[in-house]
Amino acid sequence: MKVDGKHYRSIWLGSDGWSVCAIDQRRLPHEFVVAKITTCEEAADAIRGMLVRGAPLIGATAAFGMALGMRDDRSDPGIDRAYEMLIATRPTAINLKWALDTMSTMLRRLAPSERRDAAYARAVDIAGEDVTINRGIASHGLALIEAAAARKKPGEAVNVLTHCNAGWLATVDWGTATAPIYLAHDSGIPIHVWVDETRPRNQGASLTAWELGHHGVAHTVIPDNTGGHLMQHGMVDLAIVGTDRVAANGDVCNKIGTYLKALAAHDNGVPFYVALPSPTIDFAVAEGRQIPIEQRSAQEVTEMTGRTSDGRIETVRIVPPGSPVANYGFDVTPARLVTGLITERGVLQADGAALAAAFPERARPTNY
Ligand SMILES: CSC[C@H]1O[C@H](OP(=O)(O)O)[C@H](O)[C@@H]1O
Repeated sequence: MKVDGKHYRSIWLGSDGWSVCAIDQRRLPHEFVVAKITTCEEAADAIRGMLVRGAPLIGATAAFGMALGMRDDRSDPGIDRAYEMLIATRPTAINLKWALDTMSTMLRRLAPSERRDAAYARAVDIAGEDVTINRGIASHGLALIEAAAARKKPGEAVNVLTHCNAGWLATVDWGTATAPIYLAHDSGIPIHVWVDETRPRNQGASLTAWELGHHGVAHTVIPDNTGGHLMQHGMVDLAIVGTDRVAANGDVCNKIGTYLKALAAHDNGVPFYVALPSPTIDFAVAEGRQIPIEQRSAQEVTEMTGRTSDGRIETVRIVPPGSPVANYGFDVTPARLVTGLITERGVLQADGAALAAAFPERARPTNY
């Protein structure tokens, strides 16, 4: 999307035709830095260290990581080494395994001499496909925002609550949860977004707010615990969040705190939608409780980084030394709390039969 009037994707092939460029999301919102990724190891580090994050972007980065790996070693063991290096980075977003399986299956069918160029071509396609899919999510999600707008007074903004960052920075472009928001904004529908700051990494405060601000979308950053109050007072027309993995039965795994928002939405009759591209559906997992939940470092909770009044970027400790910390990265929202799944093939009921009917080429009959 736009940054100071210039269009960017979150990741792209360098002008040298082989390195990979990505916006360093660890530096936002204070600094806009483009990182150059030149090896498979660097791609793995970028995913693990959240230079890039967000399920679809993790998948695209892994695809480019495999291509970088093929520059160094096009043998079968070279494919294995790149795969194992990348799959070990983060456990929850299924897009990582989807991209690596897609790449490695294709590469193993080719002669080693063909693998480098084919890997780059497929990685570029995966990135482009993500943009196309998210544009489809935008179109299907737009209808939901239009329906909400029809219930408002003329000129009154539709209030959407979102959690974490499922924006264009979490994908290659458009985002998933934000895709309908951007399309509604660009279509002239008055819209306002409640942005959950999303502790501890503050993807909402640092990334979603940054994105929306640069695209001119009205928004308000709120502490994570505010959403329930807003819903009780009729200040949220619908919630749209992203996801890192949807189980075959429609259970949704997403950033920690999503489940609590879904409970509040259910209790207050607020529609709760989850936007996702089909690679985020894991038909191999029957239900959400089987999805591995990443636990990240205590440091993400004990420290905060920000800009001082005189412009320096500083990190400070906010938890007493010696206090134990638990840092669960995700939680699972049961399908019964999900109003609908916004996919590139339409808005689906959150259940196994609807998912299997929409994506018959991927469904496994035993899992719904
Ligand atoms: C469009 S998927 C975005 C999804 O990924 C985020 O997690 P993380 O920032 O840790 O990669 C969060 O769960 C978002 O909803």
